[in-house]
Amino acid sequence: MTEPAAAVRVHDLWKSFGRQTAVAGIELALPAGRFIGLVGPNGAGKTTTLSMVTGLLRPDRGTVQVAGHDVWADPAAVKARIGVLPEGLRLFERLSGRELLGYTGRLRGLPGAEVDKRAGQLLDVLDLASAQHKLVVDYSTGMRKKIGLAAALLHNPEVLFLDEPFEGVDPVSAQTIRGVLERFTRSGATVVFSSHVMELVESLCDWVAVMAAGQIRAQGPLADVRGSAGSLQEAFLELVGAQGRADGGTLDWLGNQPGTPA
Ligand SMILES: Nc1ncnc2c1ncn2[C@@H]1O[C@H](COP(=O)(O)OP(=O)(O)OP(=O)(O)O)[C@@H](O)[C@H]1O
Repeated sequence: MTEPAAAVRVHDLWKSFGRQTAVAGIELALPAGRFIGLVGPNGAGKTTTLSMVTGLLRPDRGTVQVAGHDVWADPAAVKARIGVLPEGLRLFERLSGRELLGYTGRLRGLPGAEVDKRAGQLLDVLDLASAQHKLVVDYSTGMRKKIGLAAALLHNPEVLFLDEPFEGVDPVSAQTIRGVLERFTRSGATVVFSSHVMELVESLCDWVAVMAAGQIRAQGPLADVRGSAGSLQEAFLELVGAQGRADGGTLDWLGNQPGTPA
């Protein structure tokens, strides 16, 4: 059987900040056409990995291929094929949502009429049509995520990378984003997103990579990574070795109010 095409291939990838090793020689092969979750505790190295994979941060060592092109040898080819919603995303805030999409689409080299059509459709689907003429600086967190997502999707990328796309997003907007992403992967495109929220990853993703302390602890189809554990959350705690700390451990002073029987 031939191997399925990989959307992302990472080989021996390293990154340190001073004496802190953020990413320690990881290997990843993320299959195309899947909804992929990159999960890990705070400081695991997820953002650093996604930044290197999307060409925003130069690795100390190692190679990354996205959609068959080397990110650092052929950055233009990769950037034409990917969409990115980075963490703490910076947008051109003095533009309205509609203007931001118009500008992004033209930067991507799309014809004006096509940009207008796609922008209108994305604004509708993401429930931003009524706010399209408002400046982005006045958008709420959830609205910023949605306009960022629209900008990342406008050129119909092959692979979409999202760093914590649901953080600070209310359940209604989360459902809207989810619907758009599911439709996108059904069409054969790949979504790679990072999250701490295991239930979300479990309900959305069919493929997962678990990261801790700069290393990949497991990767594969969701059912394989979950294994015999009851949930992805349980499998995750086992993989990152966090079970012992789950009950607060040594915080014996916490909650013991004076006069309350122990
Ligand atoms: N620019 C930087 N300078 C110094 N250290 C950094 C920098 N960026 C990341 N680090 C360190 O690298 C490690 C990995 O950080 P990273 O942000 O990649 O983790 P993460 O898995 O995305 O965490 P979180 O889920 O909390 O966002 C952390 O120890 C962090 O302090």
